[in-house]
Amino acid sequence: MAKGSDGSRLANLNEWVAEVAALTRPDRIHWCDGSDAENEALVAQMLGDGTLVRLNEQTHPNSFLHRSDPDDVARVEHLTFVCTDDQNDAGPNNHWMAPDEAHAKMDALFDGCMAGRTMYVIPYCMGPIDSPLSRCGVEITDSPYVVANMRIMTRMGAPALARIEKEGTFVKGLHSTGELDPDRRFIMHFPEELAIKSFGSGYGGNALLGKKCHALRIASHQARSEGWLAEHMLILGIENPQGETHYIAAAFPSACGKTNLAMLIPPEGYRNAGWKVWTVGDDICWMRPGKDGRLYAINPEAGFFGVAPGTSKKSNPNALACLQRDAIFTNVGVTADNQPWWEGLDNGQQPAIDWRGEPYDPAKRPAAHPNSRFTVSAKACPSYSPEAENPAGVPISAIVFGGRRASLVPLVFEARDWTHGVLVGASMGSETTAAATGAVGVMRRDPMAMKPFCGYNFADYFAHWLSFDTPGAKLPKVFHVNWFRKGDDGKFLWPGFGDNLRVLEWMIGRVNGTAGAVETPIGALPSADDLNLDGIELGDEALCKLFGYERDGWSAEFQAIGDYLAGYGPRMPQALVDEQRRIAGSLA
Ligand SMILES: Nc1nc2c(ncn2[C@@H]2O[C@H](COP(=O)(O)OP(=O)(O)OP(=O)(O)O)[C@@H](O)[C@H]2O)c(=O)[nH]1
Ligand SMILES: O=C([O-])CC(=O)C(=O)O
Ligand SMILES: [Mn+2]
Repeated sequence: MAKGSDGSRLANLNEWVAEVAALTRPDRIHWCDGSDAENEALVAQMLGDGTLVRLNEQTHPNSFLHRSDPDDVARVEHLTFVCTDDQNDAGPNNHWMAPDEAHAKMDALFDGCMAGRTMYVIPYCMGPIDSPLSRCGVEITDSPYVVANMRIMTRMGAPALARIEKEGTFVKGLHSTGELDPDRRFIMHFPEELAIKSFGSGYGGNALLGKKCHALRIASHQARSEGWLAEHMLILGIENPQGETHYIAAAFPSACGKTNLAMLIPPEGYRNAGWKVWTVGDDICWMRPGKDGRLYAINPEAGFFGVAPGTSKKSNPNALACLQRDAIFTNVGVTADNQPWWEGLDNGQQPAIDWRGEPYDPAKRPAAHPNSRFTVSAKACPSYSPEAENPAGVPISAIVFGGRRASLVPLVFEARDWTHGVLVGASMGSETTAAATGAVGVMRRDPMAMKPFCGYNFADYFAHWLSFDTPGAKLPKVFHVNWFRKGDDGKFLWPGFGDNLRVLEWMIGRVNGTAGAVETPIGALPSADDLNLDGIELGDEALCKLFGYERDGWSAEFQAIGDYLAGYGPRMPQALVDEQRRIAGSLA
């Protein structure tokens, strides 16, 4: 039992824990305090039962590999539900179940599921512990792996419990790995009760409930009624040679480049001139208007749960620097001397054992699962911004939307105004990735990169976004980017990674009114001359496709966007419908 200083404010927490224990019948209950001693004991236990494997202590001190169940390697969108009283409140963008039915279904699964196991109670805070923008939760789980990850990803333990005692409210997250049976797996959200029930998976966004379940699905619902935004966005700071820092928030779908952009290292010419990029967050952003009318953002997380494949000294040196020690790797391969290995690591080593623990055979499967991940504290990142701990958050100068689009969509364009910006976000499309189970490479609409994460009807969500355009507001400029445009040979036309700073510099120039652009019906596009392209070679095809605008293709795209928005029926805000019609009309 958690003892509050006067015992009373924690009564609802103690009652809930007792209720859950009566249902799940664990052998033991452990209240997590977040201490090093607690973590060491858990790690020792997991090394003992094979949940963790110790990696090479010389090269990767205090780092571990976890191999998940082969059927439990990604988020499961088809098993993820939003359970609101009225189905229309969850919207066509979510799977829905009536709350009573969902509770009954889940409680039957949880009945006695922790017999023989320890039940861990994890109090956590999403965001700096002293920030008014932060929110607390408690996750109950029977997975020590979840505890170890939540310890890195959130502010977990005693300080969070103290804040919960002060506030009296928290999000209730109940999780059990169950038997890891994909047929008995559900991730249920009850936004009207600030509650989550997740059963049958131990993986990432399904099981670390502070992350997608709380900080996006429940928080987006809460944010709507409280006047803020909970988004699937990275936050970075760009410091120019004059020492001014602008903060940018960017929404890209899962495995589409948030971690990479958040940790960007400027190309050499920029570095020499004094440019620097600061990492505030790599996955989730909570934003609220400040007294001066600007949007202020915090990163609710304390660590990174990043995609391993493709991470190298060349593509993301900051991420690699984070992974030197104290990291948990999930589903990567290992070398003969027990160092972590994944496709694209490019460090001259070779894998010996694949992610399933079998001898590596490239004809059989890749060494690392395409959605293999690392968990590491944000404090380990050389570019981690001191402002990430600022309880007031950082002021946002630009919001960027982007996806994987092999064709049509140019490198970058700027929205005309806020309403157009909301349409740009609402009409985003991207090719699917390995971050969720299902087919990879299929183009789908993924508004604001929130398709899997918005805890309520997208039509209401777009209306909420539009509502920030008030008379006193000083809103960020809105842009759209596409790092993934391909040429006729199927190769990416834009070098990407560090060179993306060239595009960010143009955005800051637009914010300051110094950079040029060409107006088109889809927005303002830079000409190739408006971007600093010194030191990179782009052929004619690249210049044409990255900086051009294809009227016929966009005309067809806007018809498709119109059809998509119409699918939300009369709840769709008229201002957005009008904006779509205006642009479709000017393209006709
Ligand atoms: N071509 C190209 N690929 C990129 C670029 N940036 C990132 N990627 C690729 O995008 C994939 C993963 O991107 P991440 O940055 O880890 O993804 P994320 O958006 O943080 O994803 P989640 O953690 O799943 O939300 C890897 O395959 C990278 O190689 C880029 O600028 N150009
Ligand atoms: O939630 C996860 O498992 C990882 C993640 O960031 C995403 O899929 O967007
Ligand atoms: Mn994500």
